Amino acid sequence: MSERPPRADPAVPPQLTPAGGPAADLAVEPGEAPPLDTAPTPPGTAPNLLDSLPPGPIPPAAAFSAAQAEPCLAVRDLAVSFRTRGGTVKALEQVGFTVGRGEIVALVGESGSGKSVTAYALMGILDAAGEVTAGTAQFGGTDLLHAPERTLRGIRGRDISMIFQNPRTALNPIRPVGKQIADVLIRHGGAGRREAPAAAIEMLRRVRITDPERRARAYPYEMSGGMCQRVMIAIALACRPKLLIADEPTTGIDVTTQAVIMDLLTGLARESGVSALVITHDLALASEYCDRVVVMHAGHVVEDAPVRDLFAHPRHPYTARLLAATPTGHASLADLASIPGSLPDLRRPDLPACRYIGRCDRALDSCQVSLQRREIAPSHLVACNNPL
Ligand SMILES: Nc1ncnc2c1ncn2[C@@H]1O[C@H](COP(=O)(O)OP(=O)(O)OP(=O)(O)O)[C@@H](O)[C@H]1O
Repeated sequence: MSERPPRADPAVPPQLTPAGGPAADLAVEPGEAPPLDTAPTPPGTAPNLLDSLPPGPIPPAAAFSAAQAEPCLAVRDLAVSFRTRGGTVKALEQVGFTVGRGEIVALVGESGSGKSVTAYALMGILDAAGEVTAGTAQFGGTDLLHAPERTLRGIRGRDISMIFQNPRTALNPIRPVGKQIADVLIRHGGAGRREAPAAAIEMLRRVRITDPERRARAYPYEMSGGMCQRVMIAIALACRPKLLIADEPTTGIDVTTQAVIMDLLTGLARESGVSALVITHDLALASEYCDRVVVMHAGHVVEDAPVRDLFAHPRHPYTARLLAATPTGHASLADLASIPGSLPDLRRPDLPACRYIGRCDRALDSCQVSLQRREIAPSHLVACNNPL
């Protein structure tokens, strides 16, 4: 569903139609070294997933507890339903997690697990058919799920920025990229019309676009997907938001550029103390760039733990299978053929308490009627009646 363009909102960077047009790619010019793009790992040399974790001891749980004591975002018991002709889709149920200040959290799960719906609910840009039926999302004293649209409009783009997959469709195809960054600086950053163009060029420089003065005058169709995503990062970080939500930021971008985009995104976020929620299919990416991972399955959060704990000691059977199905640093959740069964039909009125029950070889009778959510180790949460 992430392909579905989010609802247009003047306060969110413009969501317009695909640029189309000639793919005259000026991003890398003849004779110009591809900026920052790293070489792909040769086949067969991909490291084990645990090897891709940063070296050093498992971060002390206390550090995460401290981050969560006064989090940037605290989501509790979020439930979202969609009305469809075939019935009500219970897309999310009892979803909860926090993003600590300065923390980078990955939201991972298979297609349809509810990652994008979670992000759209937080941003208040759900489809008209979607409805938040329960929950709270505390962000700096505001409950995002119950705030009036006017308040949300002030928060979006200024305090919370979002980066979507397919940057070409997220940028305005008929406006030079420098002006698009300047627009955001003027609208949300308090910049004056005179200084905004220079500030926009500076942002292009920060996302390491070469010759930023000239690139500022380029249209999205004149840039590669990777360049457009850098522009989106520049737009998203232009006003120094408190929280950045990135929905599959590297989808559709060639493998060599993906690492560059993630380096930039997380590097700039850390540099500026911006908290980030990174939605991804890619466990390797989560392990490499994030502090904590929240695993979703069929609209439930099944596990939530610091990266090293999760990868070293997965406690939910689904997480364990995901890790087993992702043996190398460069495989992703797209390679999930080995996980038996499929996601349950979320329209069923008699959904079991645990939505993983049909795929689980550790299921108990009790999983039909109740689901235990608990902190199984410090800062390590699991929703399972029979954890590993
Ligand atoms: N407009 C809609 N109408 C009905 N159901 C919807 C709608 N949007 C999302 N859903 C349902 O909500 C559930 C969660 O979808 P969501 O797109 O959040 O998953 P996802 O984890 O982001 O998947 P992907 O990785 O493919 O983007 C799915 O079962 C999906 O079918």
